[in-house]
Amino acid sequence: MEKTFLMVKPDGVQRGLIGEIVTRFEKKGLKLLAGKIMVVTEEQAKTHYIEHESKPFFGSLISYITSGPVFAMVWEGKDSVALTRSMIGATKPTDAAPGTIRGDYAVEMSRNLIHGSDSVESAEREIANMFKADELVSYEQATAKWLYE
Ligand SMILES: Nc1ncnc2c1ncn2[C@@H]1O[C@H](COP(=O)(O)OP(=O)(O)OP(=O)(O)O)[C@@H](O)[C@H]1O
Repeated sequence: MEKTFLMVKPDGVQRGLIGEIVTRFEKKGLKLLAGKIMVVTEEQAKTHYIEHESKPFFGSLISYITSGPVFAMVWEGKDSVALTRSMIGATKPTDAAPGTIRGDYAVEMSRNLIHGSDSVESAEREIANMFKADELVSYEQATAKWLYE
C-alpha cells in the first residue's frame, strides 16, 4: 500500500471544488488518512517546491500557493501515487485529457487546481512538511467497517 500527498490549491478552494475533487478519489477506492484547510507558510511553500528553486516562475509559484487557503490531504491505496497523478492530468491544462481534474476544470498552468506527489519519496517528504504524524489515521482505521449495535 502507498501513501500520497494531494493538495487542492488556492484557486480550487476559492472555486468551491474541494468536494468534487475529494469525491473523485473516494470513488476510485483510495482512503483518506488526513485532510485540513490551511494557509501554507512561505517556509513550507519553499520546502514543498524546492526542486523548482532555480526556475524563473519560482517566485510567482510561492506567492500563489501561499495566497489563500489550500486543502491538504493524505491518501492511501494501491499505486496511489501513479493513480492520483493520472486522475489529476497533465500540468498544462491544454494537454490534460478530458476526464482528468485539470482537463475538466483548469485553464491556466499557473492555476491548475491541485498538486499530487510524483513519487513515494516525494510523498513522504511533502506529508512531513504539512502534517504532524498524529494528524493521520492509519489505513486500518480508514478502512474499518462501521457496525450496527
Ligand atoms: N513553465 C512554467 N511556467 C509557470 N508555472 C509553471 C511552469 N512549470 C510548472 N509550473 C507551475 O509549477 C507547478 C509545479 O510544477 P511541476 O512540474 O512539479 O508540475 P506538477 O507536478 O504537475 O504540479 P504540482 O507539483 O503542482 O503537482 C505546476 O503545477 C505549475 O503550476
